[in-house]
Amino acid sequence: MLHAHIKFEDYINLSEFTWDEINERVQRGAYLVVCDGLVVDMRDFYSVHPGGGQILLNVIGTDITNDFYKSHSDKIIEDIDCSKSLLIPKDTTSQNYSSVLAKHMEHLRGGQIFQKRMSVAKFIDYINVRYYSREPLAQHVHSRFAIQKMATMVIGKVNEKVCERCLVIPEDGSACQNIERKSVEIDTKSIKFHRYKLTSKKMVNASVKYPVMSFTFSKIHQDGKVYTGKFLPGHYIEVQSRVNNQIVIRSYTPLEGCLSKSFIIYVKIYPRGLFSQHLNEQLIGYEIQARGPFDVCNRNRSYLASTMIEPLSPAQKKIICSPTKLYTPYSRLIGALTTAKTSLLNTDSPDGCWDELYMIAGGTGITPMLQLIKYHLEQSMKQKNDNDKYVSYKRMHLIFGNCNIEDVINGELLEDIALSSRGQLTVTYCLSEPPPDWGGLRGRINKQIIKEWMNLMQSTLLLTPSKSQMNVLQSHSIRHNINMQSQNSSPTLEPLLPFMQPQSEETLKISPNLQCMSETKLPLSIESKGFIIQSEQLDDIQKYEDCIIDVRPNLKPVFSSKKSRSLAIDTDLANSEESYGLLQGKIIVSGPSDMLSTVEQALFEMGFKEQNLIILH
Ligand SMILES: Cc1cc2nc3c(=O)[nH]c(=O)nc-3n(C[C@H](O)[C@H](O)[C@H](O)COP(=O)(O)OP(=O)(O)OC[C@H]3O[C@@H](n4cnc5c(N)ncnc54)[C@H](O)[C@@H]3O)c2cc1C
Ligand code: HEM
Repeated sequence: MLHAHIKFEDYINLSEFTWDEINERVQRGAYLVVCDGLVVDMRDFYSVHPGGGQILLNVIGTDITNDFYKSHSDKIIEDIDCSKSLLIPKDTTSQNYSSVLAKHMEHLRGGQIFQKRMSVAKFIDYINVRYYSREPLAQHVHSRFAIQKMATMVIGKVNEKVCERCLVIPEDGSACQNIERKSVEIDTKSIKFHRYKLTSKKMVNASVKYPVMSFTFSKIHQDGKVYTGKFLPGHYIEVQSRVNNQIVIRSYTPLEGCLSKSFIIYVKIYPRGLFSQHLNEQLIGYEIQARGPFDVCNRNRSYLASTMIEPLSPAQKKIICSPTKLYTPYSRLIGALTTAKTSLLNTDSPDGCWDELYMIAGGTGITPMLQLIKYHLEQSMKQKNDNDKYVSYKRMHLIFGNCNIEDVINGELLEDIALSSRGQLTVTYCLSEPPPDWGGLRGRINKQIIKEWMNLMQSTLLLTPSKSQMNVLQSHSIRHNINMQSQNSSPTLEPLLPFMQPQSEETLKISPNLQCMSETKLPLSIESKGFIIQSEQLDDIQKYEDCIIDVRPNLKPVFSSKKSRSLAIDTDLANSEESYGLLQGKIIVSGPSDMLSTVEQALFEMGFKEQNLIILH
């Protein structure tokens, strides 16, 4: 429509803007919007806009076509199904906690403290949540005069598809002079910021000094029924807002929902944090902009673009980022092109799950772990529904470090999830300033604590096998049931005993044709690079080096004997031709930078290799 008011000659001569350029200019203080594919500079107009100045400040950097022509429903729908969302506490919170948190529940409940301390602003916020959060937007079908006014402010046209120049290694993998330049078309959907309104917020820990708030944002102009931008473990989004008259962007880990409807983020409110303080002060209905999702590991890798040139197999062409170009949002998208899965998922498994996942988290570093926990449990449920059988070989162990008990984010919910996970998830809490009657781990997470925790887990560490072994991983046929069940435990899972109280009995259940070693009482051994090593003889380094459990019939399966452990293999699957597989594990670490460096060093000293770990710096 707007195009009709611009002369054809003007239109072809207009300079082209990529969304990246628009974003960059906006961050440097420009007042650009896009309407009907044209870039409009509102700097001199926003203060005289008949509909108000603030309304235009809110939309800077976005596509205003829907706002300008009022071409969408004006209701904002908070579209998160609480009954299906794993990370939203249900009313039926179980009180039968058996872990160390059980007697500290009153210290975990942030909501109550929040209510007691309700100020006037908070009270208004509460009223807003209840009654006004779905108010229609201030929208207006603009007149012909307004369209003409807009036409006078056009400074260019937008290029929706961007051609990013990349290096492509030739098929023969030959030397660098043969490297050709090629353009790759990238859909800019994730690059564009979209408008969202704050539709609810609540506290998810009980700390007065460092509260952590859960914010739900709902998209303005939700289109159709299609859910796009579904979040996977390792996804993060960028949230943009005007703070002190300046555009500020921060990254957050989305936990529920999707970018095309509503999403939830947890934000730790730092006493001097520019963005977190600003968000915390806003009332329901406050508008922000967000874009993504991006992969957390590509974020780091893109800085190393120049080291990514490596020879390729003739069958493959590999796209790599231009070494001269450093970090841009496009390089994150290029990373995402190769696979639909993210870097935190197991790309060698059809469902993306790890068989054994060790998660070391501190503070808000819990957020990517919550993504992983949710994903793995949902996949198990899906497989259960598909097969009408509970498939549960995936184990997750979380150690969650905090200063005080009040800092623990979502403690009650984590307890609920662990309890209902049928043994798939164990959570160990570690406090550096614990209450006097604290029964969990104490101190800041370090080598000693990690060792103690891993010992508590009582399971053999399953670390990523070498690439040559990966080809057999497609047939995950074993059900791996390492836990603290008693001798009578059956292969169908039952709720576990509290994992902090390990049993001392050993159980080994294995299908008949795989019983080659099960009757001989062997001490725990770990098969490492083709050798069987007795666990007692292992020093730290050997113990964790490239360990795999291999249960192929022609190889010796490996078991535990010292403490309770059961390795249960599904008989049906085990009898089939394809009845072998390697269990894959990963250690993922996320938290404050001082914790990351301590843990990284500790894990290397313990003998873990780089390929065993993902450290989320
Ligand atoms: C990929 C990614 C995902 C993230 N996900 C989340 C998330 O889900 N939830 C979340 O709360 N944050 C998350 N963050 C961090 C977030 O982007 C901001 O850095 C954080 O909210 C602080 O921003 P701010 O403007 O409030 O503080 P700033 O104004 O940037 O910092 C002001 C002061 O706050 C303190 N501070 C800020 N950040 C930290 C920190 N990390 N550790 C210790 N002190 C700090 C320091 O004292 C600092 O001097 C993520 C970051 C990345 C890169
Ligand atoms: C640069 C782009 C824009 C221009 C040139 C513009 C111009 C105008 C003009 C001239 C009017 C007076 C009524 C009319 O002639 O239609 C108006 C009213 C209004 N505009 Fe805009 N507008 C712009 C963008 C927006 C956007 C993005 C929004 C919403 C997000 C918006 C919301 C409104 C509202 C709500 C009114 C009605 C005010 C009232 O009736 O009291 N405008 N605008």
